[in-house]
Amino acid sequence: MKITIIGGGSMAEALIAGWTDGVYPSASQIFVTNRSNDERLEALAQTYGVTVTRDPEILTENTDFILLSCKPKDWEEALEPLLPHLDSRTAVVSVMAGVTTASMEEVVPGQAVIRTMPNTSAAVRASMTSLSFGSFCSDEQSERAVELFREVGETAVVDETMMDAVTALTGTGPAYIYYLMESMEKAAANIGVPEHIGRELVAQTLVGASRRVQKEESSPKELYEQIMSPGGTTEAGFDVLKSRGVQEALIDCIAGAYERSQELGKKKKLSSRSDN
Ligand SMILES: NC(=O)C1=CN([C@@H]2O[C@H](COP(=O)(O)OP(=O)(O)OC[C@H]3O[C@@H](n4cnc5c(N)ncnc54)[C@H](OP(=O)(O)O)[C@@H]3O)[C@@H](O)[C@H]2O)C=CC1
Ligand SMILES: O=C(O)[C@@H]1CCC=N1
Repeated sequence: MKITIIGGGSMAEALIAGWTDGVYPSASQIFVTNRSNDERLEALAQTYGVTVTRDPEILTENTDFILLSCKPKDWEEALEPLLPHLDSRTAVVSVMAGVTTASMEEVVPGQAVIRTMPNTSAAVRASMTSLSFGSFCSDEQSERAVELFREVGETAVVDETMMDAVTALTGTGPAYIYYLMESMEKAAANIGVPEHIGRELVAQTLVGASRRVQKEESSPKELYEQIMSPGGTTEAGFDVLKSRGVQEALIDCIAGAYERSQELGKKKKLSSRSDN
């Protein structure tokens, strides 16, 4: 088994960290390349023991998966030098927002392609990764891809029509949670809790709340209503959340991310935005 990762940024590193923290795939099975940042490649090699190279022959030779972990606007350019060497048994796997299996199949006709959406919690082997498969992907390749991502968390095989939605919900999702945690830490500091203690308290509060939702049949609404006593502290806090429209804002936030994922799939080069 060999996996080649095109791109050595945040998402690639989270996957590498998660994989090399387990037993499969091992560091010796992971090859990484990027566009030009030599220091970054060297750091990945030093930290995780993966092989870093820009040699297309080494990157493609006997590779089971070529994982595209660059920005949606860069993947065609990134893949181009590898195309003459691409083995027909290699599956091209995207973690990119918006990029469809159909657009990948246009570039690598007849090749197995897989669209996935993991998140950076792969670093602690707690990603939620959704996968959908292109027309030329064999059952064996699909199963092996699911196994690969199961090494770094939970997986769901979804119809590709759901991919933009899961991108907005679970690919981007950890960022919303970190924003919420940052807000809670700031609030903690304002009411006299030292920063390092506040962080620990907030993190454990989120872990506990999340575990209850995963384990129980109750909905989040039922669970927060259990915490809310009439005239108590929770109600006082919720009065502010409701008056500021926080739930509506979060719903709109995910809708905005969903629309953006759809746009990324339609446009190859987004000349008006350099950050995606
Ligand atoms: N960050 C996240 O939480 C998540 C990201 N994703 C998806 O993952 C992908 C990567 O995101 P992220 O890691 O945040 O991005 P980063 O900007 O951190 O990393 C992008 C990487 O792509 C490399 N790259 C760009 N052009 C080329 C090229 N022509 N050839 C080879 N490598 C190239 C860059 O190399 P260099 O530095 O040398 O330019 C860099 O290593 C995106 O498509 C995103 O949609 C999906 C889920 C979550
Ligand atoms: O912000 C982005 O476009 C990527 C996709 C999912 C999470 N981060």
